[in-house]
Parts: sequence; C-alpha cells; structure tokens
Amino acid sequence: MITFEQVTKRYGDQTVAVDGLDLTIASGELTVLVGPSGCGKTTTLRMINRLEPASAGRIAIDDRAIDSLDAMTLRRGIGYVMQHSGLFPHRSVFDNIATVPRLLGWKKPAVQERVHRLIETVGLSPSLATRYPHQLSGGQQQRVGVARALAADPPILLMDEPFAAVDPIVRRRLQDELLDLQARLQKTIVFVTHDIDEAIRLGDRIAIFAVGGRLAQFDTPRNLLAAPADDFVADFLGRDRELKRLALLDVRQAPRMHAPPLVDNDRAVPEAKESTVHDWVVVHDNAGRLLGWRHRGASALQPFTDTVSPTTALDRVLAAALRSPIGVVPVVDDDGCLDGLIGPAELRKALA
Ligand SMILES: Nc1ncnc2c1ncn2[C@@H]1O[C@H](COP(=O)(O)OP(=O)(O)OP(=O)(O)O)[C@@H](O)[C@H]1O
Repeated sequence: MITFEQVTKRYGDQTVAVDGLDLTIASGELTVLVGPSGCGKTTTLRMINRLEPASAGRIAIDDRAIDSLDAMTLRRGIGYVMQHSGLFPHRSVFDNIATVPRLLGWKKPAVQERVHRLIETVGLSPSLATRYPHQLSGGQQQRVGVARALAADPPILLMDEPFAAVDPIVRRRLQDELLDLQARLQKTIVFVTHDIDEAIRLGDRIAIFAVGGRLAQFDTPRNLLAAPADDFVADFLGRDRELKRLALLDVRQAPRMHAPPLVDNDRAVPEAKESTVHDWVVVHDNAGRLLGWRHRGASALQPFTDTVSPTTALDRVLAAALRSPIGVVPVVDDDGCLDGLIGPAELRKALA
C-alpha cells in the first residue's frame, strides 16, 4: 500500500505541482492518475521513487516512510516505465532487460533465464533479444521497457504514459496485454495518462487531478461515471459519460422488458391475445428457444440479426437495439433459450 498524507510539491520557481495530496493506493491494484496537462501526475509518480523529493507531507510504502529508506533500496522494489521506453540505445534488448538483475549481482544463468522468461511474458519474439532499441517498433520498445521494469520482480510498478507514443491499434493491444499481465502478476501499479478512456479501461481505481495539483476525485471507474463529484470531473469524463458507463455494465445488470409480447410458435394464439401495445411479437418454440419476430397478426417470421448473451456489455446492447427493426434485442442464454428482451428503456433503468 502506498499512502500520501498532505503531500505538497513546490518546484524551485514556486510552481505548486501537487497541493496537499491525500491518497491511498491499494496493493495489487492498478491505480490510474489522470488529468489535464500540467496537473501534477508525473510529479506525483516521481515522488514515489524519490526521483522528486516532496516539499511537505509524508509518503509511505506499507507504512514505512520512503525517506527512511536509502534511495537504492527503495528503487529496487519499484519498476519504472517511461513514455519513450527510456531504453539504453547502445545495449541490446537482452542487455537492457538484464540491467537490474546484473546490478543486483545475479549469476549468469539466473539472468539468462529471467530475461528469456520476461521476453515471453511481455509477448515479444525471442529472436528480438539481440536487436538494439532503434531496430524495434514503438510497441516493441514499450514491451522491452515493461520487461526491464519487471526484471527484478518488484512489487510496485510505476508507468508514466507508457503507451502515449504508439498508434491506437498497438496501444489497445498493449493495454490488453497489461491487463492480462496484471491478472497474473498482481503488482501494485501506478499508471499516469491524460487519456480518460485509457484510465477507464485499465484502472481498478482512478485519481482525477485538476490543474494546480489538486485531487478532484478518487474512485472506481463505475462510481466516477455514476457520480462525478463536480463539474470539472463530469467535464473530464466527457459528454458520452453514459455510454462509457454502459460499456462497464453487462446484460446481467439490466432488467428485462416488462410483459414482453412473446408467442409460443407451437401453440395457436388467438390474434386478440397478442399484445396490442406493440405491433410486433417475438416468437419462440415450446422449449423456449428463440425463433424470430413477426408483425402482429402476420405469419412471416423474420430472424434477428443480433442477439446478446448475459455477458454482453451494455454499450453493445445499445448498438444492437438501434439496429433492431423492433428497437429491442433478445437475450439468449448459454442453453440457447430466450431470457427476455432489452431496449433503450431497460438500458436507462440499468443506469438509474
Ligand atoms: N522540474 C520542474 N521545475 C519547475 N516546474 C516543474 C518541473 N517539473 C514540472 N513542473 C511544473 O509542475 C506542474 C506539474 O507538472 P507535471 O509534469 O507533474 O504534470 P503532468 O500532469 O504530468 O503533466 P503532463 O500530462 O503534461 O505530462 C506543471 O506546471 C509543470 O510545469
């Protein structure tokens, strides 16, 4: 656990980069620091490994003040990944990753084994080990940067805009890989970005900073999106805040349409018994399996182009509802049975 208590950072020219910060970063979680340019994210990160000394307040790791440790001991337990990978240009990929284990005096076979395992862990091809940084793509360089930071298996990983310099597709892949890695390694990760979408995708918790180094809100992505503390946070989360919230929820968290017009295809239903509220009915067989839909009173059955499952994210359900000719989407469970209908009204209730 990393704790900040009333931490302030004033640079020499009296710029207040961080202002009275109280923050507790839980172990094993991925905490994202996000906010507009110049709001003190990088400074906050660099105070953790004492690359920047705090001007006032206390920073502790597992309740030990970081000032009480010598800088080398402190940094040994903290991996650091920077925006432009920060690789040593004249060292091979292998030697870059081996830097810290060698500093720690590991034996040659142990270093070899560790480096090869890390190359695999971060999804690089073993054949890249002998290349130099300038012979790698931006995404590959970032992977080497992550491998190097993980080399001595530190419990804490600091990442400063690590994916900012790569294109959106590579960025998305690196984000997925980081989530995958984190699920396996359970490090305490502090991740700086100015991209709110990246923060929402990656963060167990997100700290939103405002200009002047003030912490505006600290919470889980879901809670932030559901209840932004003020206009600044709401603005920063974006005008499509509801869509972002839908993306974090799935079909299990939405109600089903009340009294849907369903018809069992195997039982003759008199026209009058069919719904009069809707001009369509959804048809299933007597085992509850979805067959399609038809206009009320008509006989021609139409297939649904989209169905969703209990684990489909609600933003995808909204897209499917917008595409559906009847404005609602059938939920089909793992056994292929119809489990109700969802439309915009149900999505609104899921957000309420
Ligand atoms: N070495 C320094 N000397 C003086 N002022 C600095 C120094 N480093 C940063 N600052 C100032 O401190 C404030 C916070 O900077 P910091 O880099 O922490 O912000 P940031 O949120 O990480 O910004 P960005 O997203 O643009 O990287 C800014 O006003 C910046 O100009």
